[in-house]
Amino acid sequence: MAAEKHFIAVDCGSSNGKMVDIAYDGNKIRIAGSKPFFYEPVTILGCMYTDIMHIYNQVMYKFKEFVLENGKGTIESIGVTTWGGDYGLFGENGQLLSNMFQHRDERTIQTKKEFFSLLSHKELYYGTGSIYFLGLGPSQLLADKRFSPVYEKTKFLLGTAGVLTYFLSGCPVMDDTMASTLGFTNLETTAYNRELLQKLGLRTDIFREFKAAGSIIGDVAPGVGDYIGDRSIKMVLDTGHDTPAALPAVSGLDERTMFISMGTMMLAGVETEQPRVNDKLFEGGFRTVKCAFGKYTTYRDVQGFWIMNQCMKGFQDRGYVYSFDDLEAMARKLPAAKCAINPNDPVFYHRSSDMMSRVQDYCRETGQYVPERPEEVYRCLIDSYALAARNCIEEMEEGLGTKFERIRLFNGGCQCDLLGETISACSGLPLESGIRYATAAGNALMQIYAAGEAASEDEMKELSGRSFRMKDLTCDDKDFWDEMYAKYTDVWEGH
Ligand SMILES: C[C@H](O)[C@H](O)[C@@H](O)C(=O)CO
Repeated sequence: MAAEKHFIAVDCGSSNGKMVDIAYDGNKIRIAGSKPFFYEPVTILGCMYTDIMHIYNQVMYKFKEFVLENGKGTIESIGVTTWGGDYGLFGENGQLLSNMFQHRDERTIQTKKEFFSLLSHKELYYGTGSIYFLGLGPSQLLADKRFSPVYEKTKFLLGTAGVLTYFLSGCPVMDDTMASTLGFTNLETTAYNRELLQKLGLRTDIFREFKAAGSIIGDVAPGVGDYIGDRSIKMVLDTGHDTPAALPAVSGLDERTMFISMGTMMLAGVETEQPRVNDKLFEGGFRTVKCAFGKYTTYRDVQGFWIMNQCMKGFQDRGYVYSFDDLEAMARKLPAAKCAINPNDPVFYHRSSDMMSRVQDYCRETGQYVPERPEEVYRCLIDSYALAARNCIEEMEEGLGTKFERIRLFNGGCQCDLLGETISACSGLPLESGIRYATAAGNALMQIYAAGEAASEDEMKELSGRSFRMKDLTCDDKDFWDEMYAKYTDVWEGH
């Protein structure tokens, strides 16, 4: 057997992250190690920030541990993938000028009206593929123009993955998937949409050209190399945005297969060869962003484990000490669909000191059974995610003019079979679950591609297909869920 090569994937979601060591033996890849780390947005005097310094430190600690464990000279390269929002503003000397705002920060509420007085929602959509939300790049930049003392001093802007890539390599570069998910680029020409940014009165001189992912940009910065104990590790410009990053690890995707990437956010969508934008998809709130290798994905952002993770804190505050596995086991014994929230109701977007109460309030206000115990809240959320997934399927089918035949569930949601089973039962579609670390695997596959060891995305998908096993979680309870879907979509509409 050929000696294994190691590739380190930095995979940061918006509320927790991990460094994953992926070993490649020339035929298959395997997860050789995973080091999770925790962080959360920091709220100070009403402003919400991304704690990028803490994230960077965690990356450095874990990176060093991997070098120590594997030995100097065994790690080929490192690449960074993050959630697809937020950016850092940098000054003349290349330093970060201020704390990075988090997309859930509320300052953009104040500039929303101004935003839409300058640009219509449809212009934004057809110009960038983006659906407006308070944390979208142009929306945040407009708020920065109004309120931030560093806006005028900014020399360049990097999306979150670009910020970490820069810190690790000294190279200020952003990949095209990151620029696209931030809502700054034109889908057709894949350049910054300067005309649209100018309409919003925004600066366009702070945008450096972005590059396609999949190339080596040099070695890690000397200071990084000295700290981790290996200066020879290469830095790859990886797929910055986490959802597109995962797709080269997922085989069998086509326009009849809906993918569901479940993490902090639940993203339900399709991978396509051409950008798919039309009025129906716009009305359904489906955005289209660039993926690697000239592909696209159209999907809806649904608040996913964000709500669950916030509720977990509520359980602890109330003195319950349960793991996710405990909750899943207890929730299985409960009747399905006793109550359900709409995960994308605006009340769940912003952080709450007590998300569990927010879920209960929503149920109370909509005349539903109010979940009291943690496992009841857990069950309510799993059922809610499944109903939201079905809603995506139905509305996306209309927008794309296609019928879905199967679902592929990947990332963190694979750890919860109840979730996959409920989505399948609720949608009436077969569901395969697998690749818990799909984003990290896709990130490492891009590094393998950059190293010249995979020649195309097809080869990357084949390699991943040989390496990971899928689980069939297909469940059939269509009549019951048809009734529940009709009931809850009505309840949600009325809220
Ligand atoms: C800002 C959101 O997290 C972004 O829209 C979403 O698409 C994402 O990147 C999820 O990881």
